Amino acid sequence: MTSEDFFKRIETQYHNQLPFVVYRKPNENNIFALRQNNTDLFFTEDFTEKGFVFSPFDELDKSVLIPTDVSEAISTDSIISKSYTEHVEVSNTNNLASSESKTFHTNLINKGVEAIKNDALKKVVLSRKENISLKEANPITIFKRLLNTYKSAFVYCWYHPKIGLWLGATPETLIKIEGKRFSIMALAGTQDFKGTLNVVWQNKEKQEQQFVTDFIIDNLKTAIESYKVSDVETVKAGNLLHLKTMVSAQLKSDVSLKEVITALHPTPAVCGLPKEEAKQFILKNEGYNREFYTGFLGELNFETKVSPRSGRRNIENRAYTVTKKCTQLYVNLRCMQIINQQAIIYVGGGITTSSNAESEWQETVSKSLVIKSVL
Ligand SMILES: C=C(O[C@H]1C=CC=C(C(=O)O)[C@@H]1O)C(=O)O
Repeated sequence: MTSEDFFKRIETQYHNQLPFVVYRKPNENNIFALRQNNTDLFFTEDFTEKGFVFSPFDELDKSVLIPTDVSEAISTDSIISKSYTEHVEVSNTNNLASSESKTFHTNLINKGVEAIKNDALKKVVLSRKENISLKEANPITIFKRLLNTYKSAFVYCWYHPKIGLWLGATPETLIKIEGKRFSIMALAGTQDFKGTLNVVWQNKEKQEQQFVTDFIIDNLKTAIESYKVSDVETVKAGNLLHLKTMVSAQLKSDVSLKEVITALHPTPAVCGLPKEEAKQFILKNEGYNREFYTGFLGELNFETKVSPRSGRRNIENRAYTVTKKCTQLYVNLRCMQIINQQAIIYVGGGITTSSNAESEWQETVSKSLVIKSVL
């Protein structure tokens, strides 16, 4: 499908107030969309359903599904659009609120550090939201800018008339599962990108990232056959750098996707340690509802044709190509919600015993630029 036709269909869907999701996976060209043919609100019961899942931070809240069987699946392989370079004018009306917001956030961070020093927590991810007034708020135009700016992110625009409209460009994969093989990303630690990947990381960042890797292994130990952990790598995400490791493993045959998701979400990259205590600290102290920020989203139980990984490449062998269930979920970071003429940007950062409130505030300011730069 041409990109003009593709985006026309998305615009029509939005205009008709029907649910849809449009997205592009990291470092890929194809843009996919699901257009639901009614306004019903579907939820996942046990993650055996097929569709695009949109899950909140609080796992006690329900995960929304755009099911494939009531949706039209369309795709295109490029973004040719006249309008994506137009600039939406931003008038930041909350300069006053921003100093209040800084005071609230730095106090919150100090409270987090205190809880860690008192041994109530080991790590906690604390966040805030920021409102920006938009003069023009066409989400499809903003989505095209995100596509154009963040090639290595999972870029999406998700809409349901009964929930709202969310957009984002996240650098973090929660999990990829193909059959019983899976990989999980442990991403944490942040510094500004200043032209090179060759940077020095402080112990604070190394430790907060290590917490995430250790958590993944500890929580999945009983569910996996064996596992491999990659070396720690510095990766670029827009104007930022993060530390990343990949954990890959084979799931035991009797382990369900729901068990894996329950064991993982929310990871210490977005919540903290111990998980339940950190979550309660967040719910009690952040002073707002994260909703879908730091939740996860993506393709659930899609069917993918998989060729054997090794063996002779002959015609006989090709007959063995099998269809496997494939799930690819991303953590909902560097995201925003659009309500009327307002963009609500969500940003946070990992707090450990050595966190400094001023630099943690600055980190959220840098993270907010990922989204602000396309508004
Ligand atoms: C919680 C966020 O980022 C997480 C992912 C990468 C690095 C992070 C950090 O350095 O604190 C956070 O754990 C966010 O961007 O809002």
